[in-house]
Amino acid sequence: MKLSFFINKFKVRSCYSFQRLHSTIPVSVPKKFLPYDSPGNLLWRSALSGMETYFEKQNIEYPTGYLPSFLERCRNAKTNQELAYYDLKKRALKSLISSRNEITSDIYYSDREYLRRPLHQKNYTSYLFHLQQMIADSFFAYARFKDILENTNVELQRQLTNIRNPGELYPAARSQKRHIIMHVGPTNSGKTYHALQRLKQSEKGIYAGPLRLLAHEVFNRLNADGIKCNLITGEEIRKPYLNPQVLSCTVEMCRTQNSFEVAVVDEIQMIADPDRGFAWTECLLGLNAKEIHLCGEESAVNLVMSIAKSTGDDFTVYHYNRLNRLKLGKGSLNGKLKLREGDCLVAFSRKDIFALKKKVEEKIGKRTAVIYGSLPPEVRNQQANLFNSDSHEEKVLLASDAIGMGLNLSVKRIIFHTLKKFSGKEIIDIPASQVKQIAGRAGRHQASDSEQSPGVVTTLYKEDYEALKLAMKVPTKNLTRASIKPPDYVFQKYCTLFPSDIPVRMILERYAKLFNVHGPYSASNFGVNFFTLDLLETVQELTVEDKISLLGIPIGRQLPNAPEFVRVLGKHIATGRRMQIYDHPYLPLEIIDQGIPSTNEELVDLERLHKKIVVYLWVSLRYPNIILPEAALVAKKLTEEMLAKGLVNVQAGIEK
Ligand SMILES: Nc1ncnc2c1ncn2[C@@H]1O[C@H](COP(=O)(O)OP(=O)(O)OP(=O)(O)O)[C@@H](O)[C@H]1O
Repeated sequence: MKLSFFINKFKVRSCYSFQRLHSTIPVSVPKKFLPYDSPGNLLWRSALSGMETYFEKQNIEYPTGYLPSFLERCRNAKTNQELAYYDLKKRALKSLISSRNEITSDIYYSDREYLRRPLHQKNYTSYLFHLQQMIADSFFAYARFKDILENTNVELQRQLTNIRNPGELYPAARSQKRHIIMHVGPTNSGKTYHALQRLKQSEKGIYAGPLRLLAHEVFNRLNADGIKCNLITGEEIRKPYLNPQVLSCTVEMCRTQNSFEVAVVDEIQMIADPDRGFAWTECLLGLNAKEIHLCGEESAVNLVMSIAKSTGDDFTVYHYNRLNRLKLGKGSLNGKLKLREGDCLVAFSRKDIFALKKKVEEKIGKRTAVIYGSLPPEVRNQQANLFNSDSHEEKVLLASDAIGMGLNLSVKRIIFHTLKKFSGKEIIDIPASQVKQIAGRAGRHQASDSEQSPGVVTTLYKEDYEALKLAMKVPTKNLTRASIKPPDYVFQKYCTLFPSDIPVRMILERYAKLFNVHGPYSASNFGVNFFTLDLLETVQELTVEDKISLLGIPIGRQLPNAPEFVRVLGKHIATGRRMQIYDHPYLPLEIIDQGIPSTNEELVDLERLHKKIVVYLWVSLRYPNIILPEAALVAKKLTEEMLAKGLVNVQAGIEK
């Protein structure tokens, strides 16, 4: 049976059949279900099961596999940020609000707070009817889209998703024989130092680092050394020079279109990372430079060598040893916080860092420096300078795994507060590779330090010491596959095969399913932020190209009002209506007026504001004539200054 015939048939009968369905639904909401099973969710589940029952009873030949997976997606949508649930439900609510049916406030209220009134049967069933109708409509759209995706231009789909030789995607880089030079070894072995020395001698060079922090650091260091250097990260461009000698950037912003004499790509072992690795692969395959210096772990040598062979490039590898030895402390600190100069206590949550900071400062009677992920690079650098300099009292550092890469810190001893962290879903053991990377920060080589004293690593508590010992002995596994995704222009071409009303997410899922690449590669997660992609799908006027260019927008669902924040940006892009940052309703700039934070809560609010400003600038970099950057750059600088001062306040324990 053709899907279109099925849809018409179902539609005609659905009004009649739904009357039968709702009689099987409970009409009062047993209190025991609250709060997590609030009436709104209960109704939703009833509507879904009612749909399932209907389709089963009618023995409808719907395209096999569509309905169960569709209902599963709906059923699993548990929060208002899972659009399949929230969007459907809001549309159902909107259709009811027009009938001013009092159930609307009940349900809306119950999902937001907790219902204090039982639902009335007549409201319950009419809402249920609407909800089932909505689910059915969405199912049909979903099934139609799947049908189109699977039966349109199948041959052309295969061509666009089958990458026989990824090297051919970068003809400019293939136009010359490049020289791939690897600098490999453990942390603190001088790899980056030597690569940068070569970069400084080049006429035209590029440095690509894994973090904004590293790109900033190289930008500042080269300019301080009199090398004209510009900066490009996902959020900002600093172009003090018209013809810079070097461009410092984050890996994702690496320019494969331009030609260079020398390129340096740091932390090359990230090439296997399922989320971000595609950016390193793009650099390795696509950088149009005579010399490409890759710094990182030994584990990447075989993989890079095989790729260099496939692209016909020369290959050289330099092995380095640690400049300062690293040794395991004789035992743990047995829980005692009597820390000394040069100690870095590593914790894996912001809450633990601040709790430990307070205890350590009480114990040693001095302020400590702090470095953690949600601090902007500028503030992390400022804290690192406090810790590194002799003229400040902050001689002990409290840090998260954010110190694993990049920052030059004169750490003598790394002390792990714990070897477990919350992954966002559950408590996991810190991977051995990350333990070793963080441990490797101890004993940072200082040219001025004649003794080159060894670095020490240990744990705060006895029960973690054995786990540390084991982690330090785990051999590093050789990488076998580089993470890869097609260049945006290939995916954009693929999207043009289909009608524009098909959600980009469905096209992306289809592409990823068909994607096939030959050689030592694995399909990446495409660096897609599905959370924001779902949000952008609801911005009607956004084109497919817009959605693709916004795929990697660096925002997570944990930021307050994240969905609304993204949607406002999407709407301005779609309509071309220009905005400055102060026009954005979900960006509380008034926090800046509240002055320097003096409590942890105020600091968190300012960090979140800074994060939103960074996301705003990330979008502005891509739509500079619509999402205007001027006011945002001022707000970013102000926020960073206030964060740096706020940290001192909070460090000094000045609470309001
Ligand atoms: N030959 C050298 N002369 C002076 N300083 C050096 C030399 N080699 C390394 N250093 C310094 O030692 C420290 C570590 O060097 P570098 O960052 O290059 O090591 P790495 O192996 O890249 O470390 P990581 O893996 O942590 O990035 C840096 O502060 C660097 O400036």
